[in-house]
Amino acid sequence: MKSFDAIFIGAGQAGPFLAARMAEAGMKVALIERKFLGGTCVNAGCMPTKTLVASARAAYVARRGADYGVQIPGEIGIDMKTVRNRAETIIMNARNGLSDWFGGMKTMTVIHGHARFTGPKEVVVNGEKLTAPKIFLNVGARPVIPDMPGLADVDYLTSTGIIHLDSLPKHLAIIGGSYIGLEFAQMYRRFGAEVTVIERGLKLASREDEDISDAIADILRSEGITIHTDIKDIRFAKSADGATVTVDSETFEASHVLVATGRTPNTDDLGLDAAGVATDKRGFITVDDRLATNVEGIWALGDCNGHGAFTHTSYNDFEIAAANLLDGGDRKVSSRILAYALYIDPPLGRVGMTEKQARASGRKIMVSTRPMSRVGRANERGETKGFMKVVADAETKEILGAAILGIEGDEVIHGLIDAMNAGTTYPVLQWSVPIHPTVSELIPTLLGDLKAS
Ligand SMILES: Cc1cc2nc3c(=O)[nH]c(=O)nc-3n(C[C@H](O)[C@H](O)[C@H](O)COP(=O)(O)OP(=O)(O)OC[C@H]3O[C@@H](n4cnc5c(N)ncnc54)[C@H](O)[C@@H]3O)c2cc1C
Ligand SMILES: NC(=O)c1ccc[n+]([C@@H]2O[C@H](COP(=O)([O-])OP(=O)(O)OC[C@H]3O[C@@H](n4cnc5c(N)ncnc54)[C@H](O)[C@@H]3O)[C@@H](O)[C@H]2O)c1
Repeated sequence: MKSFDAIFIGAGQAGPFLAARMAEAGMKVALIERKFLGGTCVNAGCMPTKTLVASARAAYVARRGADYGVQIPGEIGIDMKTVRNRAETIIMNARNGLSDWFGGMKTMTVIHGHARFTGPKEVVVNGEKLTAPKIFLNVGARPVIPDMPGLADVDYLTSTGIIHLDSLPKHLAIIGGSYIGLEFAQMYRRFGAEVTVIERGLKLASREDEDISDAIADILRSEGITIHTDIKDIRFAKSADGATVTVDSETFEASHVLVATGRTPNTDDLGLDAAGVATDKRGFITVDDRLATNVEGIWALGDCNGHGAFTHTSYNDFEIAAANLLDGGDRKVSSRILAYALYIDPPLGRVGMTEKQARASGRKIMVSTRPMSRVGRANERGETKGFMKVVADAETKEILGAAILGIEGDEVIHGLIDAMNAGTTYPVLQWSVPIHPTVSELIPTLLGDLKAS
């Protein structure tokens, strides 16, 4: 049996950074990864998809060139091989960068293989037993494949496979209308495919307020994407060119089907029973506010603990664990103010509560909205879709949450993220002097328009 100071299972967006901190401090650590260093974000998530979104935006801007007085003769063509190669280059650069970094650490052993517990402090990988007083689980999640009539007979894609497509689908049917479904829907529409999104919920991006969901649907429909919501019955049958898809009473032919119906944690084949580590009924590892599991000496970080489903929440789990275990800190998951973005174009930047959540919390709230058509910078750029919204507590003047659906919304939201993390009340922010002409310059105006609601 090989002994280490710490074992890390899964090399996603949390464990490797903690492993590196420990190795730099001279501790002997094992980092076990069954697939690729960097996990989902690097190899099948954020990095390749945002690279593809950038290609899709280039196509969109090129097609709109004439609106800006830029003449591009002929039809705008898409070379899907180059599109795919850009994404794969980004993946390989990041993956190799991590490999070089870890390779240079004397006390870190990187092991490629699937790890399973055989006891509370004992792990088996590639037939070899390892032990350590501290074990960190950073095993992430994978796409859920729902049990839908005929789906198993069809060559469907998930977010992992579609990244490597090097030809254009004639008609892409997307099951699920949330982050993954919507980002790929707009991207493939811009590449030139016909796209249909099928969502069983009442609205797209159903975690958002209804006005945001409706505006997202308007943006996507304006580009020619077909959207079906509130769908009760989805069926598939294999056809000569792909699949015949039946959506309630309507039928259409899809050359490709993308399943984007959520992700499930990689905890079913980890031997958690042998270690006695508890999970909830969906398989997420149960952790306390400092990310410790019910078994002493075992922590769970990232998507597998169900407290976040983003790269920055996984990385924040690393920061929490590092602060508490290495730096004498006392940081908690419950102090985190959730923020995220949906990378359609224009993007949605979000922080804190939705209006719906703020209302449900029983507070007296104030709300302010402003269409992007009343933002000078958006008009100058010729991109006025979307709107911004902020929600505040009428009594404490705290900013409770915000949504910026509009150009640079993923960046503009950071002014509000920073203010909320600093505990700044909205009247203070109203006195900031922003730069003209930006989208952010309208934030003080937006706050000045807050009204009891
Ligand atoms: C298409 C897509 C786009 C996304 N876009 C964004 C975005 O724009 N912004 C954002 O913030 N988030 C985005 N996400 C989410 C983000 O990728 C994840 O939240 C993040 O990668 C989670 O990191 P993690 O550290 O929890 O786990 P992961 O990155 O999933 O890493 C877990 C690792 O553990 C390994 N593993 C699992 N089980 C074992 C085992 N038993 N033994 C050894 N190794 C094991 C896996 O192979 C994997 O490498 C996206 C996700 C997808 C799918
Ligand atoms: N921009 C980002 O940060 C980003 C981008 C992509 C993915 N992600 C992460 O990846 C995770 C997975 O994303 P996702 O979009 O697959 O999952 P999700 O859980 O956000 O959404 C799944 C959607 O599919 C719908 N759905 C579920 N079963 C269905 C069925 N049988 N038929 C029709 N619709 C069905 C749900 O109602 C929901 O709208 C997210 O949790 C997210 O955090 C983040």
